[in-house]
Amino acid sequence: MKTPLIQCQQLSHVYSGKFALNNLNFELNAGEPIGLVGPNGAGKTTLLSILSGFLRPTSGTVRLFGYSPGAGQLIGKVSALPQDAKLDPSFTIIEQLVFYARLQGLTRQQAILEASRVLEAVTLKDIARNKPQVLSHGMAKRVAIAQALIGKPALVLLDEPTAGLDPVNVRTVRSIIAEQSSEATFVISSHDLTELDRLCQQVLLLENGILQPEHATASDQQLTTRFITLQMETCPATQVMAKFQVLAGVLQVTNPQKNEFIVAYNPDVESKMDLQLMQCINANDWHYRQLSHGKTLEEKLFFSE
Ligand SMILES: Nc1ncnc2c1ncn2[C@@H]1O[C@H](COP(=O)(O)OP(=O)(O)OP(=O)(O)O)[C@@H](O)[C@H]1O
Repeated sequence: MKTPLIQCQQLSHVYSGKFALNNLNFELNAGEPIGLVGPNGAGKTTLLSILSGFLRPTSGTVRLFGYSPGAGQLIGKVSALPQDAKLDPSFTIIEQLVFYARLQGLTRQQAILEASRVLEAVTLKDIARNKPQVLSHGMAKRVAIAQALIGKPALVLLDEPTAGLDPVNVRTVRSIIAEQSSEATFVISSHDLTELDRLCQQVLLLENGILQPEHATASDQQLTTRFITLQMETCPATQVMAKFQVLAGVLQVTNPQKNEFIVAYNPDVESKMDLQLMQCINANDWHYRQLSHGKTLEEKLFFSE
């Protein structure tokens, strides 16, 4: 049987008598990036710190590739970008990356090649010989991601990799993760559900240290029902719902927020559903902004039954 990438059993962590993680049980396999979401204080950083081996759990077991976090067997296999990764101001970027590569046992020559490779991966080769002071916040984050990619780890843990970045840097970091995810499995904590929606097939939702049931993976209902989410320009919601509701194969129409509609329909009409909706929108002279298949991650996590 294949060893799971991450396995947590009855995992709890307590700070000063208060549960930060409360009896977590889950298994994750290697593959597409995995999202970790939850409100402030939900326990995301605590969980990532335990997986990284920075923090020992109060109770329960954790295994990465079958080993305890921090075990020698995991050196070079697992890497982490902490929320507040800091670079040393006295050394150039390349010197610091070479240093980290050397810590993984590479020769000086191999370490220089590896440091250049990871800087190239985050499109920052040009600043290799600069000290961290010249880096913008977004560039510093990319260097930290480069550091996490040293040695081609199979599992990369990223705590809020895009927090505080401007939209251009958010896009850049997202595309770095998407590009690198054929080489490694990423676990990404974030408050940005749109970002996780784009990157992740699987999402873990933590609330008050408790892992919530998996709304984000296919449920029985999703096997018998398909969904389309439509973002419309300003439109008469009651009329839109009434007209969508009578289209062939439509099971239910909801209007969770202004100008957003979720159409639940029978999979048998899948090939015709987009066209029917477009024709209906056109015939009524309404306008849409975006049509996407499925529900948004926000809907799946917080509003599914
Ligand atoms: N070193 C610590 N000492 C005491 N309590 C802590 C410590 N670190 C975290 N906590 C508490 O544990 C709980 C979980 O915190 P954690 O930082 O893991 O949450 P988070 O989901 O990462 O939050 P955020 O989204 O705000 O980063 C919170 O109630 C927090 O106050």
